[in-house]
Amino acid sequence: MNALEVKDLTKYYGKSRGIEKVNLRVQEGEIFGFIGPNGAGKTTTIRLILRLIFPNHGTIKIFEKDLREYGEELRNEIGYIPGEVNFYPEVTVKDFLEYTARFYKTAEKSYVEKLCRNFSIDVKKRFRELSMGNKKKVAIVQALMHKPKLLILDEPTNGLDPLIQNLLFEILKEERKKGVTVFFSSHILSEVEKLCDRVALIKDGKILRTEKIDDLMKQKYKIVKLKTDENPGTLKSVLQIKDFKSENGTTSFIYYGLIGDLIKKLSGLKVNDLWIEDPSLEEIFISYYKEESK
Ligand SMILES: Nc1ncnc2c1ncn2[C@@H]1O[C@H](COP(=O)(O)OP(=O)(O)OP(=O)(O)O)[C@@H](O)[C@H]1O
Repeated sequence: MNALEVKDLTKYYGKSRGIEKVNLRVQEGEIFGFIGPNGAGKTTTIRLILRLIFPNHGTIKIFEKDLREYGEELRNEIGYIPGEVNFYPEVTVKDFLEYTARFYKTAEKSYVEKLCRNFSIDVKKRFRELSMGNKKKVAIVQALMHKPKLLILDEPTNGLDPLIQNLLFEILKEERKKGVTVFFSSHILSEVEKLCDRVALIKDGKILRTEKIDDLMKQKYKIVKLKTDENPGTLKSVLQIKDFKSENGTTSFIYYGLIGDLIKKLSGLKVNDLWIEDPSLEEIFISYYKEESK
């Protein structure tokens, strides 16, 4: 079943573009990354899914139900962790969580208490007394308290120290084991790489592509570095190569093609040392963005 299906979703803020014809399909139980640079349209898409703003065009279905028609019912199925957390400074965590729990049929007091214990949250504190990371932890409890089936996170690791980040990732993995679907926006590629099954790349309000992380990482190209006393320039004419650099006996380039062909060609040279690496997810993205803006 699709946990989330977005079709031709378009949002303009007056004349300025938010997103255009965004299409997404997230399967139940997936951790799905939504990746893009600043201003790409991630938050706009998330706000539309949360019904905080409304589209000019297009549809959103959650668990196969149209959000326009079943918005109220679907609210209970969704948990949301915002990028920036702002609470009333004078309110205590306890009062806040009790208040929020009233909006959900499935938020049980004992579960909220358990979550607070897991996160070592001091519920007696007022928000003005909490650090950014601790506020974020409260936001995570708020998002999980009603045991939602779809978790939506907008740049969730903003302002979190590595310990709390890890805790959040562990929680997301636990939630996934329970069958929860996670939709997760980010521009930090390493965290997406660690966690997500698939990713969609968004830029200038449009989806560039949607890929499995494994497929992205299996991209055809390799980063090659070698040391040779001979002239490596001949490689340029026989191999599909980009960014060729050769200095002081060290040569590096990006190679597109079959690895067997590369090895055959290299065997014609007296190679003293050799490194062949997969590109990082970051390098893959940069090359996609470059390709698309040609
Ligand atoms: N309230 C608004 N009024 C006018 N334009 C807006 C508004 N909110 C967003 N935009 C515009 O919509 C586009 C998409 O912005 P959005 O915040 O969705 O991007 P984002 O991918 O979440 O970026 P970031 O990573 O910087 O948060 C941008 O061009 C932005 O300037």
